[in-house]
Amino acid sequence: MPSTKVVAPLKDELDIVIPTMRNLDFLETWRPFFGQYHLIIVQDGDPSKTIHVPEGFDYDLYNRNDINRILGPKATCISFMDSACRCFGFLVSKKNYIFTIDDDCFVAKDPSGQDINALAQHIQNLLTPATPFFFNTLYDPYREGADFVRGYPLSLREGKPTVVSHGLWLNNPDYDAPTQLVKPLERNTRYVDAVQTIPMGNLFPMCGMNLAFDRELIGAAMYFGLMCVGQPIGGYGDLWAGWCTKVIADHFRFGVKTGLPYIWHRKASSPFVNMKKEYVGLYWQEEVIPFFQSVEFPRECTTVQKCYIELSKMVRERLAHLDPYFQTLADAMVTWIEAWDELNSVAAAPVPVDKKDASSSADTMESESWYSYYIEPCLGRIRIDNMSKRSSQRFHYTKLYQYDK
Ligand SMILES: O=c1ccn([C@@H]2O[C@H](COP(=O)(O)OP(=O)(O)O[C@H]3O[C@@H](CO)[C@H](O)[C@H]3O)[C@@H](O)[C@H]2O)c(=O)[nH]1
Ligand SMILES: [Mn+2]
Repeated sequence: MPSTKVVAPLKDELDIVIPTMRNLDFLETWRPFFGQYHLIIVQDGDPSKTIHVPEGFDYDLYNRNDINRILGPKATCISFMDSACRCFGFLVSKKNYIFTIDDDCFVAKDPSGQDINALAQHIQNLLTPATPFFFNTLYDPYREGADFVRGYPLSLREGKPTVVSHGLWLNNPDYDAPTQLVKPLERNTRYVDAVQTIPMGNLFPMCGMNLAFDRELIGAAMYFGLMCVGQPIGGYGDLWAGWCTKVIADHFRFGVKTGLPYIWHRKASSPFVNMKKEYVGLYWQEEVIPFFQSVEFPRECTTVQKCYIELSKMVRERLAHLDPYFQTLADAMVTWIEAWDELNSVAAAPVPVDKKDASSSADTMESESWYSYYIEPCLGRIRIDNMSKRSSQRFHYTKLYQYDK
């Protein structure tokens, strides 16, 4: 484990959200990387149980009593007895970025034997643009030592804001229950050294165990649905959130990336229990995926919240024939947005001082380094002078070419 304290980019702009029913001793392995960040622990199950958190971490812990107290009647939209409860942490955070990780995920090593700082890689993924419109065959063009390949349109090299960074897993891959049952000994040993943008118009199976996102740009869509207790389905919260998030990200021309970083997943759950939770999803999704593939939002949907409400109407109209559950889910989607807006309205959120600092630094940045933000993007090279300037940087790209998408 690295002995020296690691630099902590965005440490005042990012929360780490952990859903748990277990003691959090796994944090010891992450201490060098997580030690300077604020944790939001969402305790599922019996609220009277005490969750042990190792000394020295800065955290807030919310159990079911807290969820009920804070949300009141809206608490019905937060799942019970499923990792989907983690989205409560997204709701109460006041930060621009979220990293969420499961408590059976540990620090992995890269092929050179180095410990992987998964959080730093996610931050890098989020702070550099994505390329949803045109696939770069040399993978992430903004990575040191890579670039856009010949034939890649200059006018597209500025890229788009990245809103989701989806990390992967060594050891236990995120297989569904049937696959786990027929391949109980299979382990993922393949480390693929790549980050890719998931092309616009493509869905993907988002796994919540090693995931980061831009809460400011897409957080309102990161609802993990209604799972488990009282519901006919479980273990699909992250997949549902990923489908909703991707169609909304496409609508706003935001990018979603997958690949690095890897974590080491030491799966703690039982495939038999998961089978009972997941099985109905295995056949529902044969209709749910075509539904999402057909989703289009009207131009009036100018915010994530408006898109999400529109999506809830489509769910109610076009999926309820599958099962009445989708009516309940559509209602819960509306409740989620109501809760999101209530907890995240400007009145609710104190204006963070650093936002003012960021804008002032944006002014100086604009005068000092217009070249690196107006010319270099078109040359396919983005310099991130200071990661914490990203939020102001995002609004300072200027297109040298007008490219109608
Ligand atoms: O009722 C529950 C069960 C678990 N948790 C916490 O949620 C995460 C994930 O739990 P676990 O690692 O046991 O689940 P897996 O089968 O390995 O993975 C599933 O979880 C999702 C990925 O995050 C996805 O549905 C599956 O891949 C842990 O932190 C548990 O402590 C919970 O809060 N409540
Ligand atoms: Mn797990």
